[in-house]
Amino acid sequence: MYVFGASGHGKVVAEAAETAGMEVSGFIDENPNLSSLLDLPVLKELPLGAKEMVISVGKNEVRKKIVDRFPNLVYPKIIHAFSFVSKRAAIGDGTVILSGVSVNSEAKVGKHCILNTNSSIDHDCELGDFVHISPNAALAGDVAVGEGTHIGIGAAVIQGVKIGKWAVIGAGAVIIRDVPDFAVMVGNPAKQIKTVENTNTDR
Ligand SMILES: CC(=O)SCCNC(=O)CCNC(=O)[C@H](O)C(C)(C)COP(=O)(O)OP(=O)(O)OC[C@H]1O[C@@H](n2cnc3c(N)ncnc32)[C@H](O)[C@@H]1OP(=O)(O)O
Repeated sequence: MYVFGASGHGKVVAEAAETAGMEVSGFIDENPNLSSLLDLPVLKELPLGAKEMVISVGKNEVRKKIVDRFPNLVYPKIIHAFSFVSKRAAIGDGTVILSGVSVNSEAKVGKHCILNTNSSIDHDCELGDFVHISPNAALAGDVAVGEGTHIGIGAAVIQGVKIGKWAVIGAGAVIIRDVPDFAVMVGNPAKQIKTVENTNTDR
């Protein structure tokens, strides 16, 4: 399997895959100054015949574009050996679950999401595709998060809240009410400060 994106996040993803017993052949990255990362090669292009890839790019809209560029690859899910995923949770292809994460009973996580270090997704939550839950963010039970939304580091979301698509929840925000699509929210209790600039649904 190849890891697309030779970045800091790429290193964490590759090591998570290793804990799960997966073989990482190398990274794919167009950066001309990189030829290796960790002890693995960095290639400019996916080798002919390569079939499996995971995308290690933090920006949600960029992961979506990469999937559109390589629609026929197999995207395995990566689940760190030191995370807990309920056997009654559903996890989409290409999603990366890092160390210390909990995904509780009957939660549903879409495709190509990032559940970053020590984040917590409680029972019955539903996350769309391309969502990123940052380190130490916590979603209480029954929370819905729309496609492409980024929940910032250490944010907290109370039970039953619905967060729209392609929204951004700031670091440490406390979300106690529903959040519209494309909103940028900060503070405790969180307030909308602006809208994500590019509201093109292709992003
Ligand atoms: C392993 C990893 O590294 S995973 C990566 C994790 N990263 C994150 O979680 C990043 C989350 N990002 C943030 O919190 C950002 O500050 C954002 C997205 C909310 C806002 O970023 P920007 O759009 O660049 O806004 P900007 O920095 O101009 O701030 C706008 C205003 O909001 C305030 N603000 C920004 N972020 C926050 C926050 N998290 N909490 C409270 N206030 C905030 C700023 O102080 C500023 O206020 P002012 O106008 O009174 O000066």
